[in-house]
Formats: sequence, C-alpha cells, structure tokens
Amino acid sequence: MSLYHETADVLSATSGNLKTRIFGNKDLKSPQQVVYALALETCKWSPVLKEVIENSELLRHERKLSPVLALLLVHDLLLSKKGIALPATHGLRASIDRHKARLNAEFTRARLRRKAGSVEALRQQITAEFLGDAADYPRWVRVNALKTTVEDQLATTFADFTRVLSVKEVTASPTKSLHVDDHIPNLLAVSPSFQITKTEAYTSGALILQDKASCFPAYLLDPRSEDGDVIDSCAAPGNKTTHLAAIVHSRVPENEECSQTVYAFEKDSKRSRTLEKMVKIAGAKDITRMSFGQDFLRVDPNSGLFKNVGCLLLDPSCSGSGILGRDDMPTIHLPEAPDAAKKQPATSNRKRKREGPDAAAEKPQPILVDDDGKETVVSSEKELKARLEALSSFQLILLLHAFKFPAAKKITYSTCSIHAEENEHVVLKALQSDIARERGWRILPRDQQVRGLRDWPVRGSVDASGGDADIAEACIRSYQDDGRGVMGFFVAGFVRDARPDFEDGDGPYLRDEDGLIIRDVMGMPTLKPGMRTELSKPASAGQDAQESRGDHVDEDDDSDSDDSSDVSSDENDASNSDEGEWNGFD
Ligand SMILES: C[S@@+](CC[C@H](N)C(=O)[O-])C[C@H]1O[C@@H](n2cnc3c(N)ncnc32)[C@H](O)[C@@H]1O
Repeated sequence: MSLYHETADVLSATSGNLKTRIFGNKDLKSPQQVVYALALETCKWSPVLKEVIENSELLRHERKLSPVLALLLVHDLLLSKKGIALPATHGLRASIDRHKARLNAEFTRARLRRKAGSVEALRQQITAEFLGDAADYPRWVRVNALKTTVEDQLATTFADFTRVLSVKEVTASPTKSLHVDDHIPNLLAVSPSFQITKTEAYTSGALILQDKASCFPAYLLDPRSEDGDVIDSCAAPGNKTTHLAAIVHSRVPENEECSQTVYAFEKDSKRSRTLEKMVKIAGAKDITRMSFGQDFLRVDPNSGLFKNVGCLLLDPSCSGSGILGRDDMPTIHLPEAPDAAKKQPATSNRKRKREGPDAAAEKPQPILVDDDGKETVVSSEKELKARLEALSSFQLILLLHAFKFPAAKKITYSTCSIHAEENEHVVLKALQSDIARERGWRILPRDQQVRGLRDWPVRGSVDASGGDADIAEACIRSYQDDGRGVMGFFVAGFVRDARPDFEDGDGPYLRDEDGLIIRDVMGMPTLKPGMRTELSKPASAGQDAQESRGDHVDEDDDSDSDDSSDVSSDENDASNSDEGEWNGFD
C-alpha cells in the first residue's frame, strides 16, 4: 500500500491519537516517522488545502480520489520539497498532475487572500493558527553542553532572535524570540513556531528538544565529581541520560579526563535502540555505558562494577498524565466531495476534532498512555485507581532497589504524572520503608536543593504528603496550563550520608573485576561467566558482542512488556539472583 493510502487510513481511523495510530501500528509498511510528518503537516495546512481543492474542483474531475487522499497528495505537490513521492506513471500522481497548473494558481490565490507576501510568511501564519492552545507553550530547547554553549547558539542558530525577559513574552511575540531560562542552566524557551528540527544544531545533537520540567531530575541530582558514578535506571529515549552526561562533562576541569561513568539501563530492547542513537548523537558515548534490554531490578547493587555509584536517577514508566497534547488528535479540514455537497448543509466545513473524517462523533474517554504510546482506556474511577495502584507499586519497587546501592548518597525520583499515587504517595512509602531507615535515606529538603529548583515555586501537595509540609515543600511539581509553559511533572530528591557498606545485605562474597561473584559466603567457587552463557538462551544479534566479552545474557527477556505486569518482577528475585540476568554493556 502506498504512503498516501496508509496515511489516509491513519487519518480516517476512529480511535486513538495520531501518535498511537502511527507508532502503535506494527503493520505500517511506510516508515512511521514519514507517515507522522505527512499526516501532521497535512492537518496543519488543511484549511488552505481545502480551499485550493474545492476551488480547483479537483474532486469533481477525479472521482476516484477521496477528500483525505486529495489533501495528502495536494499537500506534497504544493509544499513538499520532493513533491509527490510516487512515480510519474502512478495513477494517483497522474490524477493530481493533470491539475497542477490550476492547483498552483489556487494556492497563490489562497495565500494572497491571507495577505501573506510569501509561502514562508503563509507557513508562519498557518503554524501559529494550528498551534492554537499549544502556542501558549514555548519550545524548550536544551543546549547540549557536550557539544556547544549557550553563547555559541545565541550567536549562530538564534542570531536573528529577539531576547525577551519571560516565557510569556516568547509565546506572545509574533516574531522570533527566546528567553534564557531562569531556573535550569543551558535551557532556552523559543518561539513555538520555530522549526528547530530543520536546523543544523538540532540534527547534530547540539540542541535537544526537552521540556523544562523534564530537565528537573538531572539538575536536581546535581552529580559532582566527588559523587562518583551515576546510574540512569530507566533511560530511553535518553533525554535525562544525555543531560546527566552533559552535567558530568561540564564539571571536568579543562585538560583532565572524565573519571565518572553514567550507566544507563533500559529494559525495552526496541526503546534501547533509540537510547543508543540519542547518546551517540548527543556526543555522550564516552561518558555513558548503556545496557540494552536490561531490567534495572535485575542489576545487582552490590556488584563491584557499581561500587562507586553515588547518584541514581529514577524516571520510571508512569501514567503519562502530565504530558502535553498526548491525547490530542489534530483537526483536519476536509474538502467537500461533489456528492457530499448535496447531502450536507453548505455551511458545514466538516471540521472534526479527535476523530477520523468518516467517524461518528466520539465521546472523549480518559486514557492513560504508556511509554510506547499504548493507550489504556479508563472507563471508571475504579479502573483508574487499579491502574495507578499497579504503576505505583512498580515505581516503589524500583525506588527501593535504588536505595540498595552501597555508595549511593543522592537519588532523584520523577514521573510525568499528575497523580499523587505515583508521586507524593510513593515518596512517603519509600521514606517509611525498612531499607530507607536502615540506610539512612531521607528527603532532600527544599533549602538544600540546587538554586534553580529551590527557587521553583510549584511544590508538592501537603494533603498528598500526609499533612507533612516539609515533605510537600521538598517535592517539586509542575502543572500544565498554569502559565509557566511546562508539562505536568513531579520530582523528589533523596539523600543520605555516604556509608561505603559495600558488603551490606549481600554477604562477604568475593567478586571478579566485573563484579561477578566467584566465591560465595562459604568461600565455595560459584558459576563462571562462560558457564552462565551456556545456560542462557541464544543471544540476539545485538547481544553477540556482549557474549563475546563473557557478559551475561538475559534468560527472561520480557522487554516487550512495559506495563504494570512488571510489578511481578519480584524484588527479592532481582536482588538475590546473580545468574543469567545481566545484559552487560554495549
Ligand atoms: C518514562 S520513560 C524514561 C524517559 C527517560 N528518562 C528520558 O528522559 O528520556 C521510562 C522508561 O523506563 C523503561 N523501564 C521500565 N521499567 C524498567 C526497568 N525495570 N528497568 C529498566 N528500564 C525500565 C521503559 O521501557 C521506558 O523506556
């Protein structure tokens, strides 16, 4: 099926948002990114394209074209640099090419009616209209300190931008403007219509699109050289991993080698590939060691490899309820088909929101979206509660696992959820846990936080913190729609005084240099790495390299599942088991 038919099907589907319709559809033959870009851009331009198609009477002459197909093809004819992505002999392309001159003329008329002096001016106008409410949010751009500096970027990529004093001014300004953020170092708020993905700085990894709130965890963790190595336990797609690497890098004195490592774990093998790409493009490869398809719960905290880990960042899967525009389906303006004109009132522009062009009106239902964009429709309060309960017990298990790293003294826990169950409640339970008490973990109070987050005004809920105002103050929140231009988010920091209780909880095992136990508590030899590999299931292509170095291969690769069933990853299993569970590093 052609790109155009597949994209037309996506736009005509009756359920799911645009992202889930595309990225959750394994049957698509065309590249998902290409389908997404075509669908989104066509929706954006559809008010103009509708006019062009109707005034040129394209659908009256080409009866086989549906209104959606016509929009997609005319979009590429008029607006894509490469034109229609079909051979000239293809029937669909021919049906548009026959009307090329008329379509071009109608496009010019539509532009002039909007008083746009050029196609670029029209593009800006259309983008601003399309953004609608989203225009209240700037584009948050993290300047990647591994590759560039704010000063360099202000002098190059943003040379023709006006610097303004607040986020509100950025979103209100009709011209290109930017604001250097007051809370997070190396962060810029940029005009939402700016097409940053087309800049060299973006494609080379010097600039990274990352919501301000998503920058909180790495900044709050504040890894310093004396803190030793860092773990990002749930790393893909890698925004926070690369942010951690950038912070670590920025603290290495000039002419000195970086002695710290950022260990990044990602359980899902498909998402691990995204992580790998992101780390590479961000220039973070030297600092980062990634373990693909690795469940963090199966990482042994007492392994010698992690004896210098002083900081951990935990950003586990959550309900995603704070994410901006996750459940939005862009509006598409369909041209009238000649027959439809008779059936429908002439005034109807068939403008539809959250539904495909041929769908019946759909009642919005609350949905939760997981890391892969998979949706869970929540039809009742009870169902929402059950889902949040499952998610929060999995989040707590991960946090308690992080507490076990013997040299750890700082941890951040974050979610992009607005629900207290996944946020303050997890924090309270973690603080009340045996492991927190044994190891002396406490919350990082507001007055000890890095300056930018100490100053950040939006804090946790006192009610959700069991009435404890200090804990609520220590928790950092953000909400959509509060005028600060950020997504809904939560982060809390935990600290303790470092105690190198390396053997703690694991017994006086003797380990080899990779941290593998080679003698047990009784001094008896344990399995050697080679023997473990024999016991493992055959490795996939990506794991060959790990095996050849004698690293373990996961026997129980459940990386495709990323939902609350993960809760079944028994914590004790994870910490006590030392065999066949380690995926090694890339
Ligand atoms: C919210 S996303 C992380 C986003 C990431 N920190 C960033 O900023 O780009 C959660 C990730 O954790 C992964 N994950 C969930 N459970 C995990 C586990 N037990 N071990 C390792 N990764 C896990 C998921 O597959 C998902 O990619």
